[in-house]
Amino acid sequence: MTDQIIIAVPKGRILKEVLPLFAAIGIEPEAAFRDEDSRLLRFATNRPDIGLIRVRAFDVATFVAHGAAQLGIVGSDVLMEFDYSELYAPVDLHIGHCRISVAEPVAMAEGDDPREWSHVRVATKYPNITRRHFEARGVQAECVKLNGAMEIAPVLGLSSRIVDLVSTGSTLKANGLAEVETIAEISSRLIVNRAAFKTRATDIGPLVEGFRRAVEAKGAGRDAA
Ligand SMILES: Nc1ncnc2c1ncn2[C@@H]1O[C@H](COP(=O)(O)OP(=O)(O)OP(=O)(O)O)[C@@H](O)[C@H]1O
Ligand SMILES: O=P(O)(O)OC[C@H]1O[C@H](OP(=O)(O)OP(=O)(O)O)[C@H](O)[C@@H]1O
Repeated sequence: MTDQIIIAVPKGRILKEVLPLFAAIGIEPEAAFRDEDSRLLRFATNRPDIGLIRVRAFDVATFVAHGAAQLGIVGSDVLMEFDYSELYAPVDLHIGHCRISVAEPVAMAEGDDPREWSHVRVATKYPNITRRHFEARGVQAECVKLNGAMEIAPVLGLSSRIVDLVSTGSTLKANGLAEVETIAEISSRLIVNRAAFKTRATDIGPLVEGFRRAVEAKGAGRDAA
């Protein structure tokens, strides 16, 4: 069906948190969607008018920005990194909570004052966020782009510092690193292609409202507990 509404969802850790939201708005994905080993990329749901695709986190934003998917679920880290003007992010889903931070080896962090830095070399998946963060206070950031496992860069001399996502802090700790600055708090957002939101308002509007209500109901349940 060509006029299906496609929702792009990142594979990996966010997926598990997304399923209860889908259930709350009456979207039931086919069984393979929950199976991390499935090689399928596009999935049917109980609603013939809605299909899902499971892609890499950064690619969710690309599919939706280009209109290949009409809606998506993505971390605010991805939105901050790319700043796509074609994307509208109407709902904070309050899932995927973490922060994006600057970290360095524990020994270096002792007595280090980030306000005194004038130049930094940083390994990161987020060069735009990193440059913007440091430029705002006149620090020149030289970025080495990695796609994962940033935490190994300092000990091997690739860079003295990293900018990465932190949640429990256990990955930093396991690799002898300490957080020295928080750049931003992160959570996942519902994103919509702006053009599709206008041209297919009657299909997309109720879905956006559904997600909004599901998040509010979840928040109310948490408050009551
Ligand atoms: N430790 C974490 N705690 C909570 N949320 C996180 C954490 N790490 C990442 N996230 C959120 O999940 C999204 C996807 O995470 P991540 O990039 O680590 O997944 P991935 O499966 O390794 O992605 P890819 O394979 O596409 O690089 C991030 O954009 C972020 O919003
Ligand atoms: O503070 P923590 O709770 O340890 O979480 C932080 C880790 O989580 C993310 O990686 P992820 O586990 O998604 O794997 P990745 O390296 O493949 O992105 C992030 O890139 C950190 O490495």
